[in-house]
This record gives sequence, C-alpha cells and structure tokens, in this order.
Amino acid sequence: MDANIKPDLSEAFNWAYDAAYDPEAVDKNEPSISIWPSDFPGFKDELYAYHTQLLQFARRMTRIFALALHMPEDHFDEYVKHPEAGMRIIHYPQQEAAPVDQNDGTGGLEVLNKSGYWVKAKPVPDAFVVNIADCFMRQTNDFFVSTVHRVINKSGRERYSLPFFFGFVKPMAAD
Ligand SMILES: O=C(O)CCC(=O)C(=O)O
Ligand SMILES: [Fe+2]
Repeated sequence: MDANIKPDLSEAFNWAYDAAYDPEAVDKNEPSISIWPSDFPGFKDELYAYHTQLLQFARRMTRIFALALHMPEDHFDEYVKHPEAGMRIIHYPQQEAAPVDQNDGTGGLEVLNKSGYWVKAKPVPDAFVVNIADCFMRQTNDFFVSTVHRVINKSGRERYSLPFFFGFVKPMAAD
C-alpha cells in the first residue's frame, strides 16, 4: 500500500434485499443472503422499515427515469420487481475541527465534475441525493452519467449516512 494514501476511516454495516420485507415481492419465502446480529433486538426490523420505504420510492423514481428517456412510464416495471437493493449505514469518525463559520450541516459528500473539480454536495434538509451509478449509465447508453464521489468529513464531529443502492434485477438483459 502507498504510505502516502491515508486509510479509509469509515466503518459500515451492509445488508441486501430481503423479499420478506418487500410488499411487492414475487416470492416472499425467498431466502435472504444478509447476516444479522442475533443479540440486537429491533435492529433488523427498524432498518428494513426504512429500507422498504426507500425500495418503493426507488421504484417510483424508476418510472420518472423511464419518462425522462421518452419511454412508457411502466417500461422498467419488470426490471424492478426483484431489484438489487442493498443498503449501508456508515459511521465516519471525527477527524479534524472545522472553523465555526464553515459549519454547514454535516456535509462531506463531494462529486467530481466534468472539469475535474470536486464539488461539495451541500446537504438540503429533507432531501435525498440521487447518484447515478455505472450500470445505469451503461444501461441508458450514457444518457444518465454516473458520478465519481467521495466523502471527506471535515465537520469536526462524527458523521453518519445511510446510502441505499438500487439496480435492475440481475438476469434481466438491459437494452
Ligand atoms: O456517505 C455518503 O454520503 C456517501 C456514501 C457512498 O457514496 C457509499 O457508501 O457508496
Ligand atoms: Fe457511493
């Protein structure tokens, strides 16, 4: 490892789609691949309660993406019946204190723009940041462009985030 590259200090817990928590599941009894702590009551149910909301929100977003591509609203419905829908809870430790006048919410997410500059994605209250990923960029022939992104926690305090990852059902060919 290059000694000049600082290690990633964040720590995370990841889990995957579970048909048992999907109100639109094709097969509710399909086993899940996620591993959960057995000694943490409520942890799994609470996290899936939120995951399920995001799952349904992402399905609605997929319809908006279809319309943006000038396709019928329901074009991707078959692609999201059994989606890839993982989630992560991340803790970024406190790293360094920031000057008080720069305290703009926890922030920290940055995206690389076309000119090669990192642009801060300033947090907007009650809003989600939607990042396009490489797969959707490929599936839409670069109509939607994926965003290279990173997190630098200079807030002077701990940072928590809960990204949700969503993609089409694996065996479905994209055309
Ligand atoms: O913590 C964030 O704001 C972004 C996290 C992220 O992009 C990821 O975990 O892939
Ligand atoms: Fe990411």
